[in-house]
Amino acid sequence: MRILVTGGAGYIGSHVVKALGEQGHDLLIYDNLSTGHDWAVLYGRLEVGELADTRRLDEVLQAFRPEAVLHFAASIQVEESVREPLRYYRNNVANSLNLLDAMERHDVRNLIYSSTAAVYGIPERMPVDESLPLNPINPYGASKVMMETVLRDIADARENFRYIALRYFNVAGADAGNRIGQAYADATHLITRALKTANGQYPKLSVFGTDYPTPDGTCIRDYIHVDDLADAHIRALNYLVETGKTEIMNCGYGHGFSVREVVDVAKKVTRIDFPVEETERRAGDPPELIADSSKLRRLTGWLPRHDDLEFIIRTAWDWELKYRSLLKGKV
Ligand SMILES: NC(=O)c1ccc[n+]([C@@H]2O[C@H](COP(=O)([O-])OP(=O)(O)OC[C@H]3O[C@@H](n4cnc5c(N)ncnc54)[C@H](O)[C@@H]3O)[C@@H](O)[C@H]2O)c1
Ligand SMILES: O=c1ccn([C@@H]2O[C@H](COP(=O)(O)OP(=O)(O)O[C@H]3O[C@H](CO)[C@@H](O)[C@H](O)[C@H]3O)[C@@H](O)[C@H]2O)c(=O)[nH]1
Repeated sequence: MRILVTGGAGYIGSHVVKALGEQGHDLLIYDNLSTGHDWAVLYGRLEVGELADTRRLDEVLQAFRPEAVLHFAASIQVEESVREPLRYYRNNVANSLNLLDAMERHDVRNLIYSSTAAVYGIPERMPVDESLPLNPINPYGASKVMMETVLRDIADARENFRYIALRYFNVAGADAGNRIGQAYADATHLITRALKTANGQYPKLSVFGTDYPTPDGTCIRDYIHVDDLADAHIRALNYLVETGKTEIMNCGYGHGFSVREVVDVAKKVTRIDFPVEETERRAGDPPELIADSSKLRRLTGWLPRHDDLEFIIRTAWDWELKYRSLLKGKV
């Protein structure tokens, strides 16, 4: 298939591009490189472009004529979205509308959309299935709910438009071949932040809140390896093209780890007893998020291959060491 991948030079997009490329698809990656990297695009052609640039989008869709779009490009940090809501609504909503407009003009009918567990806010039961109400507690989650609403309405209005929204839980780990991984000079995600602390980039790791209603008082998350998530995209795309059915599916393993448990495994994998301090809660954090992904499994046959926190953190650590050398110009 000819597939346009927005945000394909970023962390998750680059792993999905790798998986699609291995299957021989014809790929065009559209990315402004604001947080992505040209070297992370292992397959296909990279077009450095901005979603706000509607003329450029038109030219690209006209020339490439994609049969499907995978839309990863977004701003992704929960805490930043609380401080800068307008920037989040502009990039995640207004710029996504530009893409959908262009897709309509060029009759592109299939879309895989990157949604998030943040749409659920503080869910009323665990694990979280797709039928639970959407009550985002930060602008990032709200921007994704808005886009899910827009997609639903377009699919209702246009008979030949269909999409799958994948709601990712906490994505972590890196390519087992150690070619790509999460590549930000600064880190906000727990696992990457812990590994950069082990590596000496930060003096200590903060544990945000120890008074949550969880067994050890710290937040619990469902960490999914990025290559398993990439496989979920391949399967979702096949399902979409074969059945023509619009769906929304959670992506996670169905069990979680507390912040303290993640820190313990990070220390074990790195063999470094890095300093940890317990601090106040971080704004916008729900106590627990665990996916019920039985729909994804049932409809697409997806099965996790890397459901092992130690493996996830080991691949992230191998990548972190390589990325540090890359930053220092040693690779
Ligand atoms: N990382 C997670 O744990 C997680 C969890 C749930 C959902 N998601 C979603 O997955 C998607 C990918 O996230 P990621 O972790 O790979 O983030 P990322 O920042 O690594 O990737 C985003 C990519 O989009 C590009 N981009 C951003 N704005 C753009 C614009 N206006 N025009 C063109 N390109 C633009 C960036 O340069 C980058 O390459 C996002 O939609 C995010 O909301 C991520
Ligand atoms: O230095 C740190 C960083 C994080 N945490 C905690 O670790 C947990 C996980 O935090 P983080 O890795 O930042 O991920 P989330 O805030 O859970 O959000 C991620 O996972 C969501 C889906 O669950 C996605 O929507 C978001 O895009 C993605 O950033 C939270 O309880 C944080 O408070 C710390 O204690 N110290």
